[in-house]
Parts: sequence; structure tokens; C-alpha cells
Amino acid sequence: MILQTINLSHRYSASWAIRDINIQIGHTGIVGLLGANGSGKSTTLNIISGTLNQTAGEVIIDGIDLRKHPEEAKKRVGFLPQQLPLYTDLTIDEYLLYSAQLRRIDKQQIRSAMEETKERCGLNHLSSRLIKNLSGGYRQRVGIAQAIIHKPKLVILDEPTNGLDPNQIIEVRKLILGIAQEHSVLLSSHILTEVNLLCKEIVMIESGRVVFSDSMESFANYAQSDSLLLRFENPPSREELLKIAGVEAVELLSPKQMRIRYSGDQAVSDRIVAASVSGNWLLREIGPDNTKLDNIFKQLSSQTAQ
Ligand SMILES: Nc1ncnc2c1ncn2[C@@H]1O[C@H](COP(=O)(O)OP(=O)(O)OP(=O)(O)O)[C@@H](O)[C@H]1O
Repeated sequence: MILQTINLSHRYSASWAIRDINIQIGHTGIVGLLGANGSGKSTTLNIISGTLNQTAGEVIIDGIDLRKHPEEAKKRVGFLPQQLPLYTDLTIDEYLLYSAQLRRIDKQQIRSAMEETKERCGLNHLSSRLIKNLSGGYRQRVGIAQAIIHKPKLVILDEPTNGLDPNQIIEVRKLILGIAQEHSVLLSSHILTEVNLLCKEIVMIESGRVVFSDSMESFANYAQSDSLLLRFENPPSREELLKIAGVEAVELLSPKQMRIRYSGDQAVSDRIVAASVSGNWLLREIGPDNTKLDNIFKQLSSQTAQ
């Protein structure tokens, strides 16, 4: 297991910022930590990267307890915090040399580590450019470069595309996908589309607690599994629909169109068809509700806020 957090909890003052966060990463690829602003993503990532001490719970990196053996555990982690840790008066080469020294890379290997990292991050042609003269996208690449220069098993990226323009976002996402071929990446975002595009797995947190944790595929299924869109030529009343076994809620979208939420088995659609025939409701459309994942995000968020 590359990362395991066990009931990770943190309290800045009186109230808990995160509570019982359990994350497991066992392979390369990207795990998305999704949550609205203030939900506790940065707190979680700061703890996992060893920059903040948790109030309770454990972080195990590659089998090493981060609290008990911080140096050994941190060797295996690269971190891009939300605020870029750059020295803008340094050139890219100077900054990467400094980062490599901080990471205690062997003197003989520093040059090759720098060259390889610049190559991977598309920075070779800018080696002697001052960081303050780089665009936002390139600064982000330098931030990512310092996070991978020591070839950590786990790379943690806190909102890596935040504040970038659309073209820069595409480039940085490409870079992250490349890095994920060789490293395990834990990436935070408040944008569901981004997590959907990049990640195989998703951990969604809200108000400091995990509300969903599974594959992206299960998330999409979960998101669409429990509602149906219906359209009738001769629509029944809400009460008539609610009488059908399994139908839990009816939401009118237009006089003839509605969304129902249901629980239990999928046979609810057969029962709706049968009821339509016997009630002469003239069913014209029945199918899964392809609610945009973003709506689900809002829905999940409001569930936990209650
Ligand atoms: N240093 C701090 N002192 C006190 N409270 C804090 C501190 N840092 C964060 N918090 C609070 O902890 C909660 C979680 O914040 P955190 O920054 O982890 O969330 P986030 O999901 O990363 O949000 P954002 O994307 O806006 O940074 C918030 O309520 C925040 O106000």
C-alpha cells in the first residue's frame, strides 16, 4: 500500500476541520480528492505531506508511519501545495538545484535528476529563465517539477490547475497524466469535471468527512442509478406515481415531464410501464436520468450539510 490514512482527524481550534478520513492508494494512477472550498482538502493533504501534524489518526506511507518516522516517510512523498512554493528571483535551474539539495539527492545524481525532471515537465528550454518571468502555467510546471525531482512514490497535488487559463489547464493536466504513469498521484480539486477527466478513483469530502469513496465509474453509476426521467402524453398526478412500489419522490420538470427518485430494484420501470398502460397515461419516454455529475455534487453536498 502506497498510502493509507486511518481515521485522520484535525482540529485547528474548537471545531474539527476533518474527521475520520480514510484513504487508501495501492497503485499508480490518480486518485481525486474532491470537495467544495473549505471542505478540508488542503488540511488533509498538508497532513499527508507531513507539513501539518494531525490531531488524531495515522498516515502510513509505503508502510512507514509518518508521525513516527517522518524523514523516511517524507522521502517517498512529493508535494505541490496550493500556494506555489517558488522563489521567483531564482532561475529554474537554481530552484531545481535547491529543491534537489533539500531532498538530499546524491551529489553525483543531482545533474541527471534535474535534467530528467525538466525533460518530463517540458522545461528544458527555460533552464536559465527567472521564475518571475514565467507564465502561470510554466510556474505550475516548476512547482510540479520540485514535487517529483526525488522520484517519490506518492505525489500530492493541491488544486494544481487553480487559477490557470484554459490552455494552461489542458497542458498541466497532460503533464499530470504523464506523471501518473509512474507515480501514485493524490490530487485535490473542487471541480468535478476535472476529477472525472483525470482520476480513476474519487474520494469526496464534505465538511471534513468522506461522503463517497470508490471508482469514478461507480460514482457515475451511483449518480445516475436512483432516478428516472419520464414523459407522459396524459400525465398522472404526483400521488398516482407515488403509489407505485419503490417510487420515493416525484419532481415535476414540465407539465408532462418528471423525474422520479426510487429505491430498491430496477423493476420499478416495469411497474411504471404497467401502471401507465392500465391508467392510460400514454408513456412517451422513460430512461435513466443523465443528470450532470455536477448536479450530483451539489446534491451530495447538500445532503451532508443537513
Ligand atoms: N490555519 C487554520 N486555522 C484555523 N482554521 C483553518 C485553518 N486552515 C483551514 N481552516 C479551516 O478548516 C476548514 C478546512 O479548510 P481547508 O483549507 O482544509 O479546506 P479546502 O477544502 O482545502 O478549501 P480551499 O480549497 O478553499 O482551500 C475550513 O473551515 C477552514 O476555514
